Amino acid sequence: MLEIDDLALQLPYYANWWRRQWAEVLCNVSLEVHPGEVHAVIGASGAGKSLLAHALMGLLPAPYRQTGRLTFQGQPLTAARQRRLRGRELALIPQSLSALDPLVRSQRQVSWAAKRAGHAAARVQHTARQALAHYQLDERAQQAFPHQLSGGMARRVLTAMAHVSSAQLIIADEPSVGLDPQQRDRVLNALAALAREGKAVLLISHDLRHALPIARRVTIMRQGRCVETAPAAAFEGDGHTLTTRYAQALWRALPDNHFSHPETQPAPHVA
Ligand SMILES: Nc1ncnc2c1ncn2[C@@H]1O[C@H](COP(=O)(O)OP(=O)(O)OP(=O)(O)O)[C@@H](O)[C@H]1O
Ligand code: NI
Repeated sequence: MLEIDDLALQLPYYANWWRRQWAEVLCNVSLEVHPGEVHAVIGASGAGKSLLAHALMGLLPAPYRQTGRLTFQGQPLTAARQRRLRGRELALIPQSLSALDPLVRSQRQVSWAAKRAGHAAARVQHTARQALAHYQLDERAQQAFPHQLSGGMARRVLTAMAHVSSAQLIIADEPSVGLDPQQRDRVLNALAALAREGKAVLLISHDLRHALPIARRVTIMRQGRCVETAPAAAFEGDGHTLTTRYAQALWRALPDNHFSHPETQPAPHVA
């Protein structure tokens, strides 16, 4: 459904006020997301995950330099096509809560999303209410403005907006940050359900542990590059089938994995 082939991205910075230079923020990024799967992109803060999401949606602020090929449903994903498909075939659950319009109540924001996705005008409000209720946002939250919502509630409004779109590809940028475990599971399960319906889900997260239960494949990013793409099943045991030390280290560092690191091992107890 989505193929990213050797994507590179440069953004400007000013070494001096008069001289613009370009910093390479993504390089050599290649991965594929297939229908029916959740593909996780995992990386530390600053790895370039959100930039990748914005490049895929065509939401990068100009100026920028981009090379490589993006293909969606067998055709090149050009800027014009991104504009046309955004909010319809392509949906983003953005990391930043400021994506919500501060002057618009939750229910109306989701209604707009439903309208853009092509729902019949007479149905959009009903669709919005249902989607918000699905994410446990009650009538009061539905009538609230963004500043009256908690971070977790605002994130669920954004998720509901993606939910009502008829998108074939859903890019979820840290959709579960700031949610309590129950809400987090609900959002992750909703993404897994979308994949089961045959949609392609790109799940961006810094948390391998929470992505693994629903992901079929995992791409690890570091400093703007893809380090490794592996099946989720490779993250088991000591992770010996992972091909890079970085992916292994990331896996072994998870608190539940109880790997001892020689340098951090407690000194043997002397009786
Ligand atoms: N508009 C911009 N101009 C210049 N550099 C940027 C811009 N946006 C991001 N960067 C840089 O690109 C790198 C990747 O940023 P990005 O937001 O994609 O990281 P991320 O992986 O999403 O991190 P996080 O987990 O914190 O959200 C960072 O080093 C950041 O400083
Ligand atoms: Ni990010």
